Amino acid sequence: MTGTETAPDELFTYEFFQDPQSFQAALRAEAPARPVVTPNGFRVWLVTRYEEAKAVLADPTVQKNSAGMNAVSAKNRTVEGEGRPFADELNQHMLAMDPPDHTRLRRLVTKAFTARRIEQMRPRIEEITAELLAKLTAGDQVDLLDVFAFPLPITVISELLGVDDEDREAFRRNSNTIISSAGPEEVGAAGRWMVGYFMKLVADKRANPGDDLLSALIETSEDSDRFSEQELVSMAFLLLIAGHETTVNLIGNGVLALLTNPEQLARLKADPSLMPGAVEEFLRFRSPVNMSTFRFTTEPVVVGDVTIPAESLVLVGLGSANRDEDRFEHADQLDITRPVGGHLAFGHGIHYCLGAPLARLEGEIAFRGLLAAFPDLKLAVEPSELQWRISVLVHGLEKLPVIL
Ligand code: HEM
Repeated sequence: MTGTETAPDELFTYEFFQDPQSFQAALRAEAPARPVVTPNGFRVWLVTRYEEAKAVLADPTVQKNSAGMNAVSAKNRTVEGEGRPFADELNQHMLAMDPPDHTRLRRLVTKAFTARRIEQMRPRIEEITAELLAKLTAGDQVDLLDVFAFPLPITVISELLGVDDEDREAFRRNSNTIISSAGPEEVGAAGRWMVGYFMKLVADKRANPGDDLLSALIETSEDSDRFSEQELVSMAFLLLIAGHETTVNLIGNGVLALLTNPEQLARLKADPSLMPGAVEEFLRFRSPVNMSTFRFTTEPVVVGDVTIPAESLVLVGLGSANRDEDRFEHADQLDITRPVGGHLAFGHGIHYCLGAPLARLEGEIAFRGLLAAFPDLKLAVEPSELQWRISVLVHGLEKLPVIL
């Protein structure tokens, strides 16, 4: 396990994905940022320490717009060919924009995605949780991701957007492919499937509006400003991917953290009022989004004693920053009572997670429901047998076998 002496194209090995925390600790010890090569062949600067991560996320010269991103990506490609073709129709969303475009879209979506709409979801999230748990039997061995951690957030985000039940499995497959390190053909095909689906969905909602978020987004307007068709398709795509690929890992990683720290589990069971803080600690301890989405520099950026050149791709190590000992004491220990404010699991700056309140609400309801229904929950395998997904962005398990 080495840091800068690892060649840039040797960091993202199978071993890295199985234990990113240890690799990232070595990287932090050596430099606040270093070049790496992603599994699909892009040269990227990876920022690893907390203060520097936060500064880069707030730096307006470090940008995300898709035109700039395409140009800088082309310059930083290490392999021949097209790179990773991605449906342009899905790129008109705010996570691929800078101000003022980002500001405009974020303002519009915030008008529809209100705190009230989320709080109104509480009884429904409790109901979905109870329904999922009612199908399970104490003493059985199950993959908790499959029976609980995945279906809960996907049902919530699908209902929120107005996506039908029968389409959810196809969504899971295609969205998994998009964020995996699969080849360009596979990722391209999954992207095209998404575009087709969302174009039809937006057309359906336009014709028959419901009380779902997508219908609200179609209706939203401000000073005669509205979402364009492509912006709607991209926004729906962004919300669905974000709702799919993140909260599942908050639940999975959080359960694993508790089952491998029995004294913390006992404290939480004894005092459920610790739950909101525990959820924050799970987010910090095993951040579901290990690295931010890609950014690029428009000027040289000074990161501690390192300068990232202009026109470089950048990844911010959110999971790494959240284990930085300079910011969090005993960062490698799970402590559900620590004052955990300031973790970067939801990002920082203008792209701070729009869905954070929803994710927190889902997390709290899920953990509370699960621990109440199955107080003897335990791992069915040794922790060392668990496999982590091969994904640069997301840190989540392939399966979580437990005995209920
Ligand atoms: C535990 C669950 C979640 C985690 C850890 C998470 C994490 C993040 C992170 C780290 C970012 C910033 C990425 C970057 O700057 O590169 C982000 C942005 C975003 N997230 Fe989440 N997220 C979660 C759940 C959700 C949910 C449930 C939704 C939607 C319902 C959502 C919607 C979004 C959106 C729309 C953005 C882009 C915001 C912008 O560009 O202004 N997220 N999320």
